[in-house]
Amino acid sequence: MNWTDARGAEAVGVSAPSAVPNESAVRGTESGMTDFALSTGRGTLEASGVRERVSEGRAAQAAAEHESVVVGMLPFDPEGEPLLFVPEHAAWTTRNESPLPPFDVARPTAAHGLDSQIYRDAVALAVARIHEGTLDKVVLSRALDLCYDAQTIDPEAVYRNLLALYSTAYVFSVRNPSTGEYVMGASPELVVGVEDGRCSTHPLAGSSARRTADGPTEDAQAGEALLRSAKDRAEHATVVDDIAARLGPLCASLTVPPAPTLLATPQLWHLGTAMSGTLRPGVTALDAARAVHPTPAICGMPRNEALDLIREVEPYERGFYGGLVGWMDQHGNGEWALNLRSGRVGEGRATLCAGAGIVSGSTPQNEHHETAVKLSTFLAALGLDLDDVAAVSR
Ligand SMILES: C=C(O[C@@H]1C=C(C(=O)O)C=C[C@H]1O)C(=O)O
Repeated sequence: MNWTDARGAEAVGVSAPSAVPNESAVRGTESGMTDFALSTGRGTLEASGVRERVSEGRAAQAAAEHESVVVGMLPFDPEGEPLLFVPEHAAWTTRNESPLPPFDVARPTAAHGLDSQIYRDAVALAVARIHEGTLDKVVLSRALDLCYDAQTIDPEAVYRNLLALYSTAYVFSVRNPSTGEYVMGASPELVVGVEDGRCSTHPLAGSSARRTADGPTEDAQAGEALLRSAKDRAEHATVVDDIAARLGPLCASLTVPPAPTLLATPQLWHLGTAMSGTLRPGVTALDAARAVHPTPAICGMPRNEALDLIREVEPYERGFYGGLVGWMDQHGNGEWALNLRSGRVGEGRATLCAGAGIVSGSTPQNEHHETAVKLSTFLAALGLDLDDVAAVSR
């Protein structure tokens, strides 16, 4: 298994959709970065300028009127405000998968949140609530703040490192006009992909750290152990069942494999289930994404109880972390990936978030460790590992 499997097979190698104006140059912002970039199996979609900011309800119509795409992000919170727009310029380019040298990113001068007792306490509380029978699963996350000397962090270098390090992930960079920050990441998880009415989704849930440093046998054994873990299989089934129940009514047919398979990122093993189907006429990629988001892979089960617990115990706003990032064209084709393994990069600061699914068998220490491993995905693009962060932690 490798990370290439993170995408539905039908999404790989599909030529660039013709509905997008195929302009050779994408106008960058002052920093040289485009406002929106997303690399998928189809290539890299780069977009800049805002022709029209759109609501979710108007997205499909706006794409049709402008004969273009709608791009952007949905926040984690289903009641939060999306950032969706028809760009002035948009173009698909071939994804550059050739290895690039790492781009230098300045080192942080301080870090906050690498070790979080608040997180461990929240996990313990969640496990207690699960035992009380209030809910089955909740995904709890935490944030790591890195502080830099003013203006030394270069978002473009971080983005290029993400592309170089994670050549088959959903690598994204979106400028948030309200904050001026770039929301960036390398997500392994496709929430919805639509191509000519064919729909795919590849939820991940159930994780363990890779053991590549210990050798290929140890690493493979760690993956096999995850595949056999009753705790992780149950956690995973919760996600698949919920997505099937929510996506099913939008589909004429939906195939759900009976068991998950392993999916590897450079840092983690995951359980994943690649589901595919045919959408009912008129259902768009954004409709399908909205129907399933936030899935129990990022929220919990039942959804409302999990949302209440997240709002109660997480000491920060997730914002776009745990939300969706993607695009849709006038025909309803599109791809929406989960905003994970990501961070916000702004002047003098980078804030990374990571979460883990808490179920009956979870322990605070293990989930804290799992979130640290997940944080290391984005840290690598900053030229850092967990030890580097520990050295400047306050
Ligand atoms: C919440 C995150 O990851 C999610 C949670 C997973 C899990 O709990 O096993 C696995 C993949 C993602 O769906 C994250 O990376 O921040």
